[in-house]
Amino acid sequence: MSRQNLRTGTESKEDHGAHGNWLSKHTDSGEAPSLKRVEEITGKKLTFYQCDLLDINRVDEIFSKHHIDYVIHFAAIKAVGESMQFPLKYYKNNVIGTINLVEVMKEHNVYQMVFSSSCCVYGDPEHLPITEDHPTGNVTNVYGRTKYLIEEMLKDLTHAEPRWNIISLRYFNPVGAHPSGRIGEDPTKNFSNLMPYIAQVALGNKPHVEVFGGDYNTPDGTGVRDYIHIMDLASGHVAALSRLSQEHFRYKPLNLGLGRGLSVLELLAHWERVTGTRVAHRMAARRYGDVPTLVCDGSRGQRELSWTPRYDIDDMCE
Ligand SMILES: O=c1ccn([C@@H]2O[C@H](COP(=O)(O)OP(=O)(O)O[C@H]3O[C@H](CO)[C@H](O)[C@H](O)[C@H]3O)[C@@H](O)[C@H]2O)c(=O)[nH]1
Repeated sequence: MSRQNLRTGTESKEDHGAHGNWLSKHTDSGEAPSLKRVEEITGKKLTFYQCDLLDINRVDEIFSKHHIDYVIHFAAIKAVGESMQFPLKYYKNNVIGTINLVEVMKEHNVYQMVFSSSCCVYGDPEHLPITEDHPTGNVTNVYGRTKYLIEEMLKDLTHAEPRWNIISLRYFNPVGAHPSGRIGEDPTKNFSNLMPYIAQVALGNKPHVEVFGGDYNTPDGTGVRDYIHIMDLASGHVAALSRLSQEHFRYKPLNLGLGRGLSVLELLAHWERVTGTRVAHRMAARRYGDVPTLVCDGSRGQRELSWTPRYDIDDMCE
């Protein structure tokens, strides 16, 4: 396809997770070792621009210099715990960054976007599994609230200006790495998500995993999530771009998840079995802002995107 996609990103020192920042922050300078590595591994020549979305002039410069038809907007900081401590940082980066981006897109007549949303927009769900029609907005943490606010803003935008065509992908819990093992979460950075933390304990870099809450109303008392392999998440984006090129939706939210719930203790047990490493854990207090269970009904996303996830929990741990 003769189109270029803009993958946007603002770099967070705090949080480098599965759908976050695995490409280098040095991209602007042309020194992008991890970008080179992605090209080497995938055999694809990538066009990748990364900039701080709060710097609207820089965003505009990128759109002025290049022909862009579609945007995949990944740029966000995403640590639930941190967002409760530093709400302004989250509102500024995630919400204002997105406003800047869509303003520049408009200026340059680019109206097609895949947006990285989150299952956090559903809050503590009223029913399970969660369908796309489940009410949103009753969000329990600041990170999720930024995603909810952006979704509402994009919806309003598509009402006001019907030429916008946006798919909002509501990620459940993306984990794992490229099958080569050479592209994944950056272990030198701070992070707060469960899977990279488990990996650090397995490597001996951290003493134990703290299990946040053992008293939830779940089968074993620990938090239940719907984990999805990062490669499936990636192919979901390719499928979404392809759908945008075929149909005008204005605004469409879709779940990206497998529809299978796994508790923290179950994930630990899978990890130990698959990798053969023991991972010490301790029960700890609930994390502020967490909900007990998030599991999706992923059938609409799979149907509408003609997309089938291929990886299971063993692949994710491996
Ligand atoms: O050290 C830890 C870290 C996490 N958890 C528990 O593990 C589960 C998963 O927590 P994560 O931090 O890995 O991910 P979240 O559930 O907070 O995921 C949210 O943040 C993600 C961003 O990483 C995605 O946006 C996702 O859609 C959204 O639900 C939760 O029950 C959490 O309480 C622990 O017990 N100990």
